[in-house]
Amino acid sequence: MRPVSSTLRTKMQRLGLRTLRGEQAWAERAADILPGGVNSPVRAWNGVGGHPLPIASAAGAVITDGAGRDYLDLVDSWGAGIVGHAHPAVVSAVRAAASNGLSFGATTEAEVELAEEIRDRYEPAQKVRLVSTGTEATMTALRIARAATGRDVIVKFAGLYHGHSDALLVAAGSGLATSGVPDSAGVTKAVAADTMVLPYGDVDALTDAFAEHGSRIAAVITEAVPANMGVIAPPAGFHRLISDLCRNEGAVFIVDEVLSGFRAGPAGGWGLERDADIAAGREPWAPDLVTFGKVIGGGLPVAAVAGRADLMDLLAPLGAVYQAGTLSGNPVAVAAGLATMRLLDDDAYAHLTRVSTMMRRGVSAELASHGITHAVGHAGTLFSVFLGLEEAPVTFDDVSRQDALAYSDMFHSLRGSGIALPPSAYEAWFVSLAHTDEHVGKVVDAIIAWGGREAKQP
Ligand SMILES: Cc1ncc(COP(=O)(O)O)c(C=O)c1O
Ligand SMILES: N[C@H](C=O)CCC(=O)O
Repeated sequence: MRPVSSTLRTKMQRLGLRTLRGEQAWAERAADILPGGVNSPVRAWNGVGGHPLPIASAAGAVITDGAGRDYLDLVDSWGAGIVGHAHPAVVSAVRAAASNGLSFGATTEAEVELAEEIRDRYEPAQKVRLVSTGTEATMTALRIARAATGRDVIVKFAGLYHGHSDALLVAAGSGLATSGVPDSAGVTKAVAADTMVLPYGDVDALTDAFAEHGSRIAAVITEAVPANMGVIAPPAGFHRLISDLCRNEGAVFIVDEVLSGFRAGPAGGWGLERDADIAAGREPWAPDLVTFGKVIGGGLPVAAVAGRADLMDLLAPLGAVYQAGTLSGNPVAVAAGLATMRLLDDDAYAHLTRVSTMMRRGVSAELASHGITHAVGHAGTLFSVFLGLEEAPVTFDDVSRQDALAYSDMFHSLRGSGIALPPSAYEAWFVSLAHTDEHVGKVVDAIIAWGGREAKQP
């Protein structure tokens, strides 16, 4: 297959600079008050060029910008919008909860119900602490692991993202990978020194790290399905190896399911492997601690750290690990999460599986028919497209060889066709219960339009 042409690159650079007047005016107003014009970096479109208009509303699979233009949404609030935007059952649950009071700073029955719902679907979540963001969840998981082991070192994998706490902003994915600056400024050398970074999927590097430093390692943290450098299928046996090494050396295995939890499949990325293990007659491995976010809040700020009861009981007020939050378990947010989870039955996962499979296969077939070199990374219902790669990547170095400029061109072309792709080649594409076969057809047609146009270039 041919790589994307240099003519296309030039065209892309032009496109990156091209901004409509209304968009420019909006970008200037926003940037005057919000750093970079945004409240989270990937929203700034630095990975694809140009400036987005603010979003005015969203319903089902469609998101509408301030100029009234509709886009088929493949971002879905970065995975949180799994049932589709403004689902009537979720909106009505939120209305009902809000009319009973917005926040009490005290425990509610719904918080307990949401925690039970999580445990019922994900057995290793024996106990659950609700927080407001994935960042808090992973940060708390590290604190529990360090308290439990009396050790300092955390192992993470290059290109994986676990939120923006200091210890985890080292060799990170998502917006940091997009910007090409994977280590954040402002993290002290001392904190960074306690984070050991290894290449994802590298069995030798992991085994050597434990052989050399095992007695200093408090925890290994990984995404159940890496999805913040594009979607990476975990290599067979890699998680079991981490689990075995952690158990043998007395370290804690933290599985981050903030993005993949109840999204990659009914029991997240872990559930996919559990099912495969059971089918193969193997005893499934289990995380010691697990973090959730996104789906469990249904679009409002709810996240969780969960796991083995003995570890979770180290949290205050039972134990000496302090963690707290004024708005933790907020009743309105919890209502959105509960209503969302209750929509996620077997039929829902069958739908998500069918639509996501049709979409990744349809897009790949069209790219192939235009002779465009690409690979598709996927695990369960999660997927993303890597342009310029011959095979699905595993490490951050593999991913870095993708053609991000070609992605930008595809992004803008599809935008012109009324489709909102993630504004970075390093993010997953998300579908929801509101996405239909017709929507898949629309995306495939848009790829045809883009690939066709590109193919006509000299
Ligand atoms: C795997 C993973 N962990 C943690 C986070 C952090 O979550 P939040 O943005 O809610 O802080 C994210 C996404 O942002 C994520 O994808
Ligand atoms: N990749 C991130 C989360 O999964 C994107 C969300 C954000 O950082 O704004």
